[in-house]
Amino acid sequence: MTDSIERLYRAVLAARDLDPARSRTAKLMQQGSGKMAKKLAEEAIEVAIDAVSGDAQAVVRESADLIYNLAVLWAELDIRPEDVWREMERRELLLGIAEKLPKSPVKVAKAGPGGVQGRPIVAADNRTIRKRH
Ligand SMILES: N=c1c2ncn([C@@H]3O[C@H](COP(=O)(O)OP(=O)(O)OP(=O)(O)O)[C@@H](O)[C@H]3O)c2ncn1[C@@H]1O[C@H](COP(=O)(O)O)[C@@H](O)[C@H]1O
Repeated sequence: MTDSIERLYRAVLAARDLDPARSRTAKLMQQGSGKMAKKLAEEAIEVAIDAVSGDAQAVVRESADLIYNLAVLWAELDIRPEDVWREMERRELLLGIAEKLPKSPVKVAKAGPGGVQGRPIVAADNRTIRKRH
């Protein structure tokens, strides 16, 4: 999947300097980031509407449009696909660690050595990780 997105991204970069009369990408990019963001949002809404309608084939088609418009916006902002992959890997690692952390505070022995009361151990990082749905 990352290969096809990277190919698409390179095609977008190559198209942005073409004649806007011949290339829709060049035309879209000449219209500025506001227009690109609008196209991206429209495609996202179309994906959502088709999903609610249960039209899986339409979701596939609109997803391809959505990814194209995302690639256009990345190109405009000089974001490379690798930047996004790196962030995804960072989260994968972080959430992988989160899965190994206890879900609730771990109770230690009520009385430690010398009769000192133990306190629950709470994984500090656990608090900063939000669950995604
Ligand atoms: N992969 C895509 C691609 N996917 C989706 N789209 C755009 O998504 C829109 C989907 O078609 P619709 O008929 O739904 O469009 P629309 O929203 O009604 O029409 P517009 O508002 O865009 O005119 C098209 O207008 C395209 O602008 C794409 N446009 C270009 N590419 C690739 O981008 C590269 C550059 O292509 P050019 O833009 O033709 O130079 C090439 O590799 C193309 O294959």
